Amino acid sequence: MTSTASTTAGDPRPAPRDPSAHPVGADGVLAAPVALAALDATVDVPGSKSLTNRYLVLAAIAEAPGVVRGALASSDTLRMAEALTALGAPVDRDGSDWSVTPFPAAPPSAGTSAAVPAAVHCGLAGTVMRFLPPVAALLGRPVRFDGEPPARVRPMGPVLRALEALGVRVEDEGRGTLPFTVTGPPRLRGGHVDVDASGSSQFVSGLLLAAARFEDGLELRHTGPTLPSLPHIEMTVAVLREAGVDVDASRPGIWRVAPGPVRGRDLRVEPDLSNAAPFLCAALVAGGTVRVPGWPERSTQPGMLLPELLTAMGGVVERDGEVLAVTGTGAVHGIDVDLHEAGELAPTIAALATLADSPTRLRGIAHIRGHETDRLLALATEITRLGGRAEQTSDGLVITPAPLHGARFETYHDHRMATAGALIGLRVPGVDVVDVATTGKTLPDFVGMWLGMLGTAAGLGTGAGLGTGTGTGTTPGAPTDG
Ligand SMILES: O=C(O)C1=C[C@@H](OP(=O)(O)O)[C@@H](O)[C@H](O)C1
Ligand SMILES: C=C(OP(=O)(O)O)C(=O)O
Repeated sequence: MTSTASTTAGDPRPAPRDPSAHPVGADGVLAAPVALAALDATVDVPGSKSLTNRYLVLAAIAEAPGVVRGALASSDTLRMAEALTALGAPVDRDGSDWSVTPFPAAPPSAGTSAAVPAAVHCGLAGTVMRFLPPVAALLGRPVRFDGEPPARVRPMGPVLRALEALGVRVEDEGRGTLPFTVTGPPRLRGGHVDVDASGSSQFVSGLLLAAARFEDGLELRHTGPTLPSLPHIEMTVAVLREAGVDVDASRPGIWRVAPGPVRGRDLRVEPDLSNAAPFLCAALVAGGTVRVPGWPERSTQPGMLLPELLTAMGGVVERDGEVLAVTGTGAVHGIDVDLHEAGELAPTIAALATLADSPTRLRGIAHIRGHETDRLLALATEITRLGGRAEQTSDGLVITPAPLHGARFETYHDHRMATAGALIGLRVPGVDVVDVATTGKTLPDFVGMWLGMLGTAAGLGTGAGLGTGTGTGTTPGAPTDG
């Protein structure tokens, strides 16, 4: 597939492509299919990354073996399962039911063979690098953490300094990033700790998740000027309570976790609503209807904001029992919104905004510069490369309508950049999404699901159908296991 070559020097547009070819070339580039007709699709979205990784942690520190049902199999969750297994809480995967044997009640004493250093590879997963150091601190042995090169610039300092304040030995040479080694004391007392979580809610979630196993529990106070992703902290509180842990969250910015047993017996994961976002947005871009079954009535996932956001941007959102349906006409409106509660949705909403008939302002998301990549910079750069107008602000983006053209869309190891590129490509012929496999971080079958959603409505902007979709408009949605 000649998906990346420019036609003339200085022309950012890719050369014409063979419309009968599979849209992912040997170079890993997705020639984003254009929607040639209105959609009529039902998309089964696999389990939530955030819930899968929280439940795995809770099951690992529980008093008895447990099962996480409906687990997402993606690189972020497989990293978590591998790490827990390496640390002494084996995770046994049987389809989407993952059985967890918890850590032994007593930590291995220094000098035994079990006291040799263990290693955790975090990949690029924020949940692994932020949730596991407090768990490792319970084990009384050195645990070395590292990750992929882009993970080494993601902020970790507040978690590491909080652990030090709790008596844990941390060797990070003061960098506040991966790699580092954490060695817990023989008895981790816990107590009170101050944390500036303006860089990531995961600093709070990680400490709270392990805190019931600290001898005195934990009182954590957030000290920073802003607090992103509060729904994700509420998710942490909710899963702890589901596991029988006593959590007081009655004072803003302060959480108290009582010491006590953790019950992780039978935990069920909801579909990942943030991963549903590009599919639901596709209905606005292409017109037609996209349905997502299993939409929870209540949830702490930030994707619960999607109905409101997509209505404001021109969609019609309806619920029929557990099915959420979004219908679009092809008209997309701009929006002015503070996304600090749902920064995870920003790349998708930004992509949708590039196709809108009025400007969009996304605010309150300075912290997403510390996500998989600097997402404000990445989005502004790639939208501009497509001919769009996107400006970074101190805490977000301003996107102004402009005619777009095809070009190479860089993804920077960021799954949500890849899905953002595919979304724009539904309307803009010739968008080449680089390294589409990066979607494997949370959605390994993204391309199959995307083609399934499009069915015979897909083409490369040439008027010819791709012929690679299922033609039924219904995606299998099953994650690849392994
Ligand atoms: O706790 C979690 O599962 C998450 C919290 C959020 O992190 P930030 O607070 O760093 O945005 C979110 O963006 C991330 O995708 C998942
Ligand atoms: C920010 C994200 O991931 P992580 O859990 O690695 O922070 C994300 O999935 O959008």
